[in-house]
Amino acid sequence: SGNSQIEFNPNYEIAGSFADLRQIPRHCVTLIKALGQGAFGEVYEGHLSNLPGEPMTLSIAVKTLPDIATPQSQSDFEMEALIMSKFNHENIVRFIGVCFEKMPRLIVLELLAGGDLKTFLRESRPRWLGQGTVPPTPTLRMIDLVEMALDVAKGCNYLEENHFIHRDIAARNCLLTTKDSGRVVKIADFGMARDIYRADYYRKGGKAMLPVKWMPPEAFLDGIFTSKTDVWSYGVLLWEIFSMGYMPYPGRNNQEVMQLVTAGGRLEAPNGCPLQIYQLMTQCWSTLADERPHFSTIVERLGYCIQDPELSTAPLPQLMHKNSSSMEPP
Ligand SMILES: C[C@@H](Oc1cc(-c2cccc(S(C)(=O)=O)c2)cnc1N)c1cc(F)ccc1N1NC=CN1
Repeated sequence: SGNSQIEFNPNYEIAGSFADLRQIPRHCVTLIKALGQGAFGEVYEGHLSNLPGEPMTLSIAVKTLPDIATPQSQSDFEMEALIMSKFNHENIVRFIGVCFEKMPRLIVLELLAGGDLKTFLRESRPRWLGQGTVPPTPTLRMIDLVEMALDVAKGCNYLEENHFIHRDIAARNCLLTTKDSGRVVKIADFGMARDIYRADYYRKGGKAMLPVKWMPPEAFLDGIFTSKTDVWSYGVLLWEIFSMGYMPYPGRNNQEVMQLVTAGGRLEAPNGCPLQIYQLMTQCWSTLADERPHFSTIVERLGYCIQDPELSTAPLPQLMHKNSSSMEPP
């Protein structure tokens, strides 16, 4: 992973860099099916072919900007492409290029065919099948959860090394290369960082839009964001992984969570969560930002967990609910 220092200094004019973005000829892009709504417009699965010098056809994800987009949205879109184009790490989604030659404008990314991490966790919960819980598909083991957590931590460590604050680390913003074993998890959405960079998320609906359940007190109280903000969010993502995709602080709204957290309250250990993992989470949630670990430490600690035979061979805790669609516990 390139260790080139990326300077994301909001005051540093990077308009000139837009020309550096790799332009992809529109005829090389084929859209196959809609994947869902992004912040701007539809996101599609597609194919990239006949690129000069690249005989292969590549599976891609394509973010589109509707023709009717405002000039603001257009520059937001360009900024997001510029941000992603700077990264070079195996745990961050690969930026391939843009099609800005005509509308709708496109951002072309590698396709991560396993979909998002939160959905995957919820789908992977051991099922209660009456008398015996015989899983139809090979269920995950504890080591799978630790490996996914480690992938995200490596991506976050790269961002921290490059002085880039993500501001929205959460399972919904991470994608898998595949649902099968050998999966790799990547950070794949930079929309929040882009909004702040363009210093206009207040325009984007301000407080109501903030991922409060993933934010530390100094962020939602005073708007202070550092890499230690991302460490707190990562702790909540760890809780998401080891709870198999539950919504944090079940049954509480943002206001109640802010009161709970400022009063020192924290998420409880998910059912069956290994002690050393929960200890890591609680360190990420230190009230004092400086007491939260660096991502390099988190990477190291998770590396030890994978080596721990006791932990890594443990089966997943049986989350006792009759089926995956049941309401989450109160
Ligand atoms: C922009 C979009 O990027 C992607 C989505 C999927 C992807 C998303 C969902 C399902 C599938 S799949 C399993 O059908 O291949 C692939 C695969 N690769 C991508 N590069 C994305 C990035 C994220 F970090 C989170 C959610 C999404 N979106 N946007 C619209 C839907 N998801």
